[in-house]
Amino acid sequence: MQNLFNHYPEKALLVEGVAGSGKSTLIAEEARYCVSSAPTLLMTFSRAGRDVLSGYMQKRGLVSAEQPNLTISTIDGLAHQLLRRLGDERYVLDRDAVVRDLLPQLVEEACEEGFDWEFTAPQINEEHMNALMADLEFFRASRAWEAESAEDCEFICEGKLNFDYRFVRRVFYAYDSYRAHWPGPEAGTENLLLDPYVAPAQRTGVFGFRLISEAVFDLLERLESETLDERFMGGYRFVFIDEFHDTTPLQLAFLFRILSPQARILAVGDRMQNIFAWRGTDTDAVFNTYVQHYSARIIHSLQTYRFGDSLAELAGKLTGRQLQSMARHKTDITAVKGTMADLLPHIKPARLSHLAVVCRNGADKVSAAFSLFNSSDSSPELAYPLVNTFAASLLVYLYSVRFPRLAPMVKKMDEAVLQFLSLPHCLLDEQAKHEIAHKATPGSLRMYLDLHLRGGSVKGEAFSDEMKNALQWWLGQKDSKAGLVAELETFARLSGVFSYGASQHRVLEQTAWCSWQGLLRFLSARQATIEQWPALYGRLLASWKTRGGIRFYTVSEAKGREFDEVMVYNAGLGGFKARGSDDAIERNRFYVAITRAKKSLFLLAG
Ligand SMILES: Nc1ncnc2c1ncn2[C@@H]1O[C@H](COP(=O)(O)OP(=O)(O)OP(=O)(O)O)[C@@H](O)[C@H]1O
Repeated sequence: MQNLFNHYPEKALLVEGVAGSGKSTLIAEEARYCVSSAPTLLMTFSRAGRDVLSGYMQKRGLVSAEQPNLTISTIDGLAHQLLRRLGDERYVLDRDAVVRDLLPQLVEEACEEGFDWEFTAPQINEEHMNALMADLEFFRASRAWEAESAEDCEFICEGKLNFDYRFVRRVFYAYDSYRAHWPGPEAGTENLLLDPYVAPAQRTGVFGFRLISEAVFDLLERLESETLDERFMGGYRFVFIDEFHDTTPLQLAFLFRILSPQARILAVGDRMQNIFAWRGTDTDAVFNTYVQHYSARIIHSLQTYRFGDSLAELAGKLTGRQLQSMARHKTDITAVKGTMADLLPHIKPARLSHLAVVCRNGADKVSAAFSLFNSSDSSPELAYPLVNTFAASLLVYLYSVRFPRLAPMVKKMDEAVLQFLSLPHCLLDEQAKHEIAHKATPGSLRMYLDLHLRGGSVKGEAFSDEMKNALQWWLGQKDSKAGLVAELETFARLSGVFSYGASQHRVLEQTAWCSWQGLLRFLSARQATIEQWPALYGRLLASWKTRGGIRFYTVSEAKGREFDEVMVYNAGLGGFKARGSDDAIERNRFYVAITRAKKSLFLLAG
């Protein structure tokens, strides 16, 4: 399947191919020819996908920074660049920062303004803000805001939102008006708010903000009243879209609007790899609209080059298709029901450093990393910083305040302290938290803590009553040979740190909880005492090896990649053990996970 543009007369092509059928390779090969003759644009949905494509091009000696004809970008990143070229200088803020610092106030105001008589605004607290932000994202990406009637809007949103669509619609408009008129960050808080991935623009007298994912929407809005000068678009003659199944209806509208009528377009994707339906992707609608809009030719491929017959059969069964392996190698599948220690003997020691562990979400990723670390005394090296997990940070903080003179200085102490202060039990404002964390030493942490425990500071109470109780109890423990696990469990109980347990809907909390479980297992296996913590911290640190260590990915991070040896964690032959409510997405997630393997696939169901 090479030189497709020469082979087919149609302006636009759609290649629908199964996992490993060579879609990204095809783009890289085609683009190689095109780059030599005209401006060529390679686009993906995610930053991870963009990195994968850059890697494929690099292997062919083509680095975008060195090739004037080659641009590799995410769709959102491209919209952002275009806005900048048009002179738009809005701040680009970090999603978490918006959810944490701006959304709560906005929602409160939106709720106060009253609703239709038949609808009352829900009681919504800060805990729900992430879910509400996801709803706003869905509302935008699915183009529900454009629906002509309430019924149409309800139809688009049905079963997709956490909150009532009328509430989401109200907040959506309030949020966008706030975005447009935001006065800019207060002095000193810029770094807390700005998106670290996007270089800050020059800002003089600028106001307004967006998330990078809102750039497509903002650009389309701007283009309603303006025509885009072709020059701004870079005159791309050849356009390639990878991960087309992840494109949202809004992004597709953007592509239709900005791509030159002369451009040849090749989009590649696999319907069964759509794992972002909750974010507004609608693969069937996007594929069909694209084909109709451009009268595009569809090319199907069921042949996979990545893995052998056994995995082709498993992936085929899962997705109801007849995958055909074209690989010269075979792929072994090993499914183990048990612990990590039961699985490890199946992996040749020399291959361990080639292993990639694929997990359903971030919480499972922490569990998997601790599980490997705890699997034997001579634990393998991990490309995962267990020392930076929530639980390790908590213990770094607790040890420092109890033994300020003995505590070793820890790398990235400020981040560890911030993790502790980010607990809902800490009542300080963001600026105060950063003041404490900035250049923190064990001595300074103890000083602040004594101050806070003595009755707060001028800024008011720093901790909830439970947390104060727990910290006072913790500081009162004098026996440095007491069992550390028992002490930590008492601290957790008194403070209520994990009173939310492992709630299904709170992945971040689950991540913290999983790190806590993993750390307690590590300490418990060694019957650790508090005085041993510095040495044990050293062991956690020593396990971290960025290059050559076992790698860990969530399914979304692993998309588009391939590895010789893959372990899918917390899964059996039938799929992931933990599941959400949407069967199709769960199937797609599992399909993406297993099809990352080239030679060996290990499934571990704990
Ligand atoms: N025509 C081909 N002949 C032999 N090997 C190929 C061919 N095309 C691709 N491959 C190899 O198959 C593997 C999978 O290719 P690629 O990553 O491009 O697939 P993909 O369809 O993009 O996969 P996915 O959708 O799962 O991300 C790579 O190792 C690639 O080098």
